[in-house]
Amino acid sequence: MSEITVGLGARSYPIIIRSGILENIGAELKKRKIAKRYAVISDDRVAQLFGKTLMDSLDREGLDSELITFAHGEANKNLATVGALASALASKGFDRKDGIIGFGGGVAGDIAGFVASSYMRGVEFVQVPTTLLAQVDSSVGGKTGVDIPEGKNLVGAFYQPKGVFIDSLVLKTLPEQELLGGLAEVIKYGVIRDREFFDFLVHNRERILQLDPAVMEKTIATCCLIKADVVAEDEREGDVRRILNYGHTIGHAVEGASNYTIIHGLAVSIGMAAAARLACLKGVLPEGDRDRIVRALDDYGLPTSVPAELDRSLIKKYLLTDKKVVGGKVHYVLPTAIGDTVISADVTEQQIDIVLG
Ligand SMILES: NC(=O)c1ccc[n+]([C@@H]2O[C@H](COP(=O)([O-])OP(=O)(O)OC[C@H]3O[C@@H](n4cnc5c(N)ncnc54)[C@H](O)[C@@H]3O)[C@@H](O)[C@H]2O)c1
Ligand SMILES: O=C(O)C(=O)C[C@@H](O)[C@H](O)[C@H](O)COP(=O)(O)O
Ligand SMILES: [Zn+2]
Repeated sequence: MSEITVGLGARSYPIIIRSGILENIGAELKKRKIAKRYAVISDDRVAQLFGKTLMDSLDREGLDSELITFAHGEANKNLATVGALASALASKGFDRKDGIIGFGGGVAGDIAGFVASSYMRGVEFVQVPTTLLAQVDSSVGGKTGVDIPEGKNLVGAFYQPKGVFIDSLVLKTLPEQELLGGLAEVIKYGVIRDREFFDFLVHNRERILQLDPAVMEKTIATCCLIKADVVAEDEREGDVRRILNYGHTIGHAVEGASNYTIIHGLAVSIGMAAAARLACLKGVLPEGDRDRIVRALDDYGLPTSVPAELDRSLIKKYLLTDKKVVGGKVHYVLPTAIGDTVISADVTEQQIDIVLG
C-alpha cells in the first residue's frame, strides 16, 4: 500500500495505491464525504468487466450512484461523447452537489474529468484508473479533455480530482498492447527524471511483464511520485511540466496521422525514440544514452520507428497543433542524459525528416 500526495495547497489530493481497493471505493468515498451522489463514467468494456464490483461497493456504503457508459476507444474521445454524457447527467437529475467517478483507462478519465470540469460549471471528481497508463499517468495531474479533427486533446481543462484510487489487480485482464502502451509512459519517467528508475525498469523487465505484484507496486508508486512532484511544481505547464510531454510532440502527430489506429502509448514510444535520435543529432545527447533509450523500448517490445505507411507530411502538419508551439515554433523535449532533459525549438525541418525516417 502506498499513499502519495499531490501538493496543490487547498486543492491537494491523495493517490492511494492498494491491491483490492476497487472493492472498497465506496468506503473510501464515504470517509472523505466528497459528494452525495455519484455518476460513474466508464467505457462499455470496463463497465462489463468491473462495473458490478464498483457499483456494489458504492451500494454497500449507501451511496446513491448511476453507471453511465460510452463506447470504448480513442475515436470516441470527442465532443459528441461529452455532449451525450452531459445530457445523460442532466436527464438523471445530477446537481452541483453530486460527483463524477472517472472509471477506466485514460480515455474514460480524460472524458469524465472534462465533463466534471464543465457540467454545471464544475462538480467534484475522482479517478479510479484501470489501465497501467491511467494508473501511472493520466489519472494524476488534472489534464482533462478530448480530441478534435485538428488534433489531440485540443479542447479541455486543467481540473484536479479529489482523489485517485489505484488497484493494480485489475491489470490482469489488460490486453498485451494496452500493457505495453502503459509501459512506454513508465519508461518516459525514467528518461526524464530518474536514471536509477530507468535501470530498475531495464533489470526487472521480465517481472514487470508478468505483473509481479511487488515490482508493479513500486513501479506505479515511483511514476505517481515523479508526476505528483512535477505537477505540484508547475500545475498548468508553464515550465517544468513540459517534460511530461517527452515523446508526445511526434507521438501525438503519429497518433493523428494514423487516424488513432496507433494507440497513445505506442505512439509515445515512437515519439520518445525519435526525440532521443533528434537530441543526438543536435549533439545534446550522447550516442550511448540514445542507444540505451531505444534498446530499452525495443526490449519491452515497444515500437521505435515511424511506420513506413504513415504520411510524413501529415505528421508534420499535426506537429504544428502541438500545445507547446509558441509563435509558430514547435518546442521539443529532448533528453540530454538518462534522467535529464532540455526544451528546444532550435530544430530544422531537415532534422525532423531524418528522425521520421
Ligand atoms: N490526462 C493525462 O495526463 C493523460 C496522460 C496520458 C495519456 N492520456 C490519454 O489517455 C488515453 C489513453 O489511455 P489508455 O491507454 O488507458 O487507453 P483506453 O482508455 O482507451 O483503454 C484501453 C482499452 O483497455 C480497456 N480496458 C481498460 N481497463 C481494462 C482492464 N483492466 N482490463 C481489460 N481491459 C481494460 C478499455 O476498455 C479500452 O478498450 C489517450 O487518450 C491519451 O491521450 C492522458
Ligand atoms: O500530464 C502531463 O502534463 C502530460 O503531458 C502527460 C502525457 O502523458 C499526456 O499524454 C497528456 O495528455 C499530454 O498532454 P498534451 O497537453 O500534450 O495534450
Ligand atoms: Zn501520454
